[in-house]
Amino acid sequence: MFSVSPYARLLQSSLTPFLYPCLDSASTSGGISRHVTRTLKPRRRQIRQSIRCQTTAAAQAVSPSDAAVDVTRYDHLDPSPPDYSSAPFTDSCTLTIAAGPGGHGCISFLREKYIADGPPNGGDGGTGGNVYIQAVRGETSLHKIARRGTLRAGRGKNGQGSMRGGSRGDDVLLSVPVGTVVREVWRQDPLAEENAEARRGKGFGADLRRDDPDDEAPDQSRKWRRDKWLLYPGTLPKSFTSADFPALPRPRRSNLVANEPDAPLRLDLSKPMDRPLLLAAGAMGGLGNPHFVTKSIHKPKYATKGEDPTRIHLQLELKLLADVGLVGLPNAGKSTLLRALTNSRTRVGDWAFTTLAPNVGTVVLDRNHGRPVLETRENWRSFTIADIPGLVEDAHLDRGLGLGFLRHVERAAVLAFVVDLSAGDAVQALKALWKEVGEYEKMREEDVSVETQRTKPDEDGMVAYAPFESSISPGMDPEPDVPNDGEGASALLLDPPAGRKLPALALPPITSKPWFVVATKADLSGTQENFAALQQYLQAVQDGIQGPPSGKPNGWRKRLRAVPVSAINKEGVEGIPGLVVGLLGE
Ligand SMILES: Nc1nc2c(ncn2[C@@H]2O[C@H](COP(=O)(O)OP(=O)(O)OP(=O)(O)O)[C@@H](O)[C@H]2O)c(=O)[nH]1
Ligand SMILES: [Mg+2]
Repeated sequence: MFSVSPYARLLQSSLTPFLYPCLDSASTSGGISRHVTRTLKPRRRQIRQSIRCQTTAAAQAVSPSDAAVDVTRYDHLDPSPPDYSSAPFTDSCTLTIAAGPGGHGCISFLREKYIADGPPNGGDGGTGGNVYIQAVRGETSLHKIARRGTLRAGRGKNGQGSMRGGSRGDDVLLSVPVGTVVREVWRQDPLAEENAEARRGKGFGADLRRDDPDDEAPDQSRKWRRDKWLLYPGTLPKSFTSADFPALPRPRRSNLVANEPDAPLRLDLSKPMDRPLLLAAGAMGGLGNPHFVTKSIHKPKYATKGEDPTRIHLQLELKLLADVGLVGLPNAGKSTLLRALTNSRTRVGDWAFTTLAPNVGTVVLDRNHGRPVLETRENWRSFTIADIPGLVEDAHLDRGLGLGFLRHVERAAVLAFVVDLSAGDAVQALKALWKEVGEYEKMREEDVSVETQRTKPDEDGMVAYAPFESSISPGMDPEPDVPNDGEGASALLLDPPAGRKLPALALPPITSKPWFVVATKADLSGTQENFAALQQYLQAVQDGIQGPPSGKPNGWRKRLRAVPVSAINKEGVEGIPGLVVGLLGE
């Protein structure tokens, strides 16, 4: 009779079996209580061994279902689990960027042989580093950025004696994958805040007004402010009377601010950028003490501190850019199809939601497993296919993995609906998929209108911060960092303000995109009738006898095709590249 040990009871009543399944399995085999007092080192070995055992067990558990498939024959399609790529993937994240603060000005006096008490010669502080963004090829995920939290540019160095200015802070570059949409959540701009305060009659504006000789009001604000002024070592603020302390100089902004896109930032980086785009210019450095020499004060013992930098909290969202998007129910065979068409090592499994993150594969047209070279009108050498997690019915009500992944195919030029011929009525499956796509489109439209409302300037006009907007004459492109290649720039402003020549973002409605159906698992018996019904339905839609499955009257219905394939045998897939290239040229 197996008696439950106290340790096994502890395991059952705690989270331990969940955290350390190996201990749990060991406890069921008995005798674990003897090892409770073991040191951690042997325990680690035990965990490792147990994980190895579980992996083998999992592999064995899977093998009966694989038995139907000759693994050696389909080794490209069904590699052993260690072959599966497990690249981390994140498609949306938030990040705070902070430009570099300015270096402080220097308080220094010339000291040379025979010049014991020379004039002031403190250098100015260096400007802080800038934050740039660049969409680059090769990156496919935002996971590295998601870990960053805050991305800070370097601080400008302090000024030094002998009029040596501080060196600039280091710039930082935020490399994002092509297809990233950047939106500003909030912005902290100390200078804009100070300007706003000045407009309300406080801060430096008050100082300037009181500089007016006609103004008889006592100059209360000619005071030492800890956040603004640096004093000569050993000097106490109280040793300065208001008479010999200057007015606070007007805050300065780097000229580079003119190159920043307007706030709030809304960038759609849909093409690789050959030059980085400035997001936040570094803050200006403080002024050295020579700036404060006046007729009455020859040796000022103060300098200003560097300005505080702008901080912007951004939301980044990645929309993968593929030419073809695969849309299908879970387990329909999308990943298998991607593997049959491309060299992708996407995971395939006989259960729903095998794919949890989008995968992109490239179909090379002229050297793809002996397929004939295709005569393409626009000289395409290759196109890309995106495989996303399966959609379930009512995904828009957050069932399954939801509709979020559709964002990765919303920009695809062609949609391929993958339906499983062996899993019930293919026409119903197609209609269900289109319903979810329609719901996604509705959500997208709502999102855009909410965005537009949000970016409207506030009623009182206090929020809008426009760096030197008025100084740019209409027609001049104020953003030399945005290469404009005629058809569309690499970086597009979603909501370009009036006077800026930026191309509008082209996001056609999903329902008007060319689409076709890939009917998979055609190798299984009893699927012919299902396919015939599907073809009949598509013909009826094409002829206008039936409405498009999207339910939208302007839905695309020119050349509706259903391609029967057995992706697992790589049969029937040869026709797909040609079909896609034809549709891409639409
Ligand atoms: N007989 C047959 N089986 C197939 C075919 N295509 C895929 N399968 C099998 O169907 C199962 C599901 O395939 P997946 O490619 O993982 O399906 P998926 O649509 O990517 O599934 P999710 O990622 O979960 O949405 C696997 O067991 C495949 O081996 C086919 O053409 N014929
Ligand atoms: Mg899959």
